[in-house]
Amino acid sequence: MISVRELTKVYRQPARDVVALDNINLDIDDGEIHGIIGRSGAGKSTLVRCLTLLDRPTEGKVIVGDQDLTGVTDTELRNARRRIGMVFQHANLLSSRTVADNIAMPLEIVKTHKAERRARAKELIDLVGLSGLEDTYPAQLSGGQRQRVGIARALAADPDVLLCDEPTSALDPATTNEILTLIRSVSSRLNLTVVVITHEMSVVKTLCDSVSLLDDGKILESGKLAEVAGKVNSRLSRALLPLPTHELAAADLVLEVVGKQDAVNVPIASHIAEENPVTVHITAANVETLGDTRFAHYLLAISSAEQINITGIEATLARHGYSERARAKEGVQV
Ligand SMILES: Nc1ncnc2c1ncn2[C@@H]1O[C@H](COP(=O)(O)OP(=O)(O)OP(=O)(O)O)[C@@H](O)[C@H]1O
Repeated sequence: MISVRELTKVYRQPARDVVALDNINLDIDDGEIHGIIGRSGAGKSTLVRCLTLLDRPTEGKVIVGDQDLTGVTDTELRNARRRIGMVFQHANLLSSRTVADNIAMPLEIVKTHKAERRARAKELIDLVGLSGLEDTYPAQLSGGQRQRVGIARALAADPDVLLCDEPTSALDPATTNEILTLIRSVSSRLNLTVVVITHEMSVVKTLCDSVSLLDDGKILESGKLAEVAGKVNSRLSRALLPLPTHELAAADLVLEVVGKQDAVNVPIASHIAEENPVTVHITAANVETLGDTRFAHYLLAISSAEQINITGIEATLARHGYSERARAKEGVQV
């Protein structure tokens, strides 16, 4: 549905050029929810602007459906943009208009008949869970309700793509979950392709099928959630499966290991101790499901009266479906 090819954006400054996006390649399938995560200054806002051609890329292509947005006329671009609904951090509603009129605004711009606008707004109000609030004004709504109106407005022109720029950054955790659940449900009901820009990994975990890590204008890692989480030593995997804060382990060897699916049910610490002359303590653990895949991430403190045979321990890990993520000596934080 969305293909980004060798997208580069350079801002020419008097003192120096700023390369905000550097050769970005991205493929997002129909109906997929893709998260783009990155810290401040990574290039997220620039990418949003370039995806909608609000900012012209310096180089590269943005293909939505079968249309290359970088190669169309202004009129074609205006039409193409209607197929992309936008949701922002703040819903930015017009305070003088009711919920129904805010939602219908994109239809007003394309001169849809009033009765049709009203009917479409009503349909969307029900879809986003605001039934009965059509004649309410934004000031009477909570932040979460306002964002629901923002989502309904983004859906008014029946887009194929929903582009969400930090959609929950201004909301509390409970409301965040409600809004993410809503985005997920409208995506599956309407077969919408969704791109979510965020700096919060919890948003990616709750909402996304796949994720890209944007850093310094480059996509460093990208893939389905379960795939990237399973890659040992990848930055996304570390962020997706974080260990809780832990004390430094007083041990001869500290191992960080990751297992998935059936391996999660394996008592790996016991197996290491049974199959090797060592004692094993689990110092920190995180077991969770990403996509449809269960993961176990453990920090193991291993001690022995003898010289530790790491090859033997690695063989035990491999036999039971675990990969070693990192190894540290006593007193080293991993
Ligand atoms: N109009 C502009 N002119 C010059 N430089 C810009 C412009 N817009 C963005 N930049 C630069 O491009 C880089 C990426 O900025 P961008 O705003 O896309 O990052 P971001 O990931 O969205 O950050 P944040 O999360 O803080 O909004 C930064 O170095 C920024 O200073």
